[in-house]
Amino acid sequence: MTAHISHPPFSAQSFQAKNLTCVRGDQTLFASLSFALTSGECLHVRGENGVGKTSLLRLLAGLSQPEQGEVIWNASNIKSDREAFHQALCFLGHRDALKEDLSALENLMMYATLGASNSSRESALQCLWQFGLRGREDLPVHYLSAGQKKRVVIARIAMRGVPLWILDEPFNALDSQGVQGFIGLVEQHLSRGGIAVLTGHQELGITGLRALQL
Ligand SMILES: Nc1ncnc2c1ncn2[C@@H]1O[C@H](COP(=O)(O)OP(=O)(O)OP(=O)(O)O)[C@@H](O)[C@H]1O
Repeated sequence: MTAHISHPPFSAQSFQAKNLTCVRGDQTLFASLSFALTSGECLHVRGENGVGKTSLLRLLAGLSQPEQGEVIWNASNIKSDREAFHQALCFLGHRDALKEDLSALENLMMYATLGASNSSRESALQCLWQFGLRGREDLPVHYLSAGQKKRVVIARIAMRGVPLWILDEPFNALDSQGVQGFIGLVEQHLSRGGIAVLTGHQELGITGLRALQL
């Protein structure tokens, strides 16, 4: 599994968290959390189970609101132009959000249409093949293994070509070849001037990786 998806480079981008506070139930998970990322940078959010990694990523993606603080995409609060932010964002949560009755190829084409991307059937097939799914492209997704489903999700991320990736535990269910292929894809994204924030419990050999320990 190797990453050879080609998209043009991005213009300069920036992504910032300013003094974020997150409360869940009666617990303050984190307070005054800040970071700033620019094009080509990747933040690896780390910490024990239940410490608040998913909660942070959901705040960063605008899926929930912080008790205090703000999230800034290219100098604007993400609440000020939600549509522009969501067009720039690829969010991967714990659920893979694939349509189980559709094939891998149909899933990719459906998301390309929803994301207003003009990706062709051929480029969707290329993405699936590059992520090890040759021969599985027309099977309903519910027949695929957990790792194969994750590869469909990765192919979808690769196809979208947006500058900001927020990925919660993207390596789960992947075998070691799959992990290496995905790391290659993230590096390719960063080299084009993209930005990534991701969680994961393993060491990642990504060049220039920054760590945030919760
Ligand atoms: N809506 C909620 N109400 C109360 N507690 C919540 C709520 N949402 C999350 N929590 C709690 O907040 C804490 C942080 O959860 P979160 O999913 O962010 O952790 P995590 O660091 O991603 O964990 P893991 O490594 O296990 O995925 C947990 O103790 C969780 O039970």
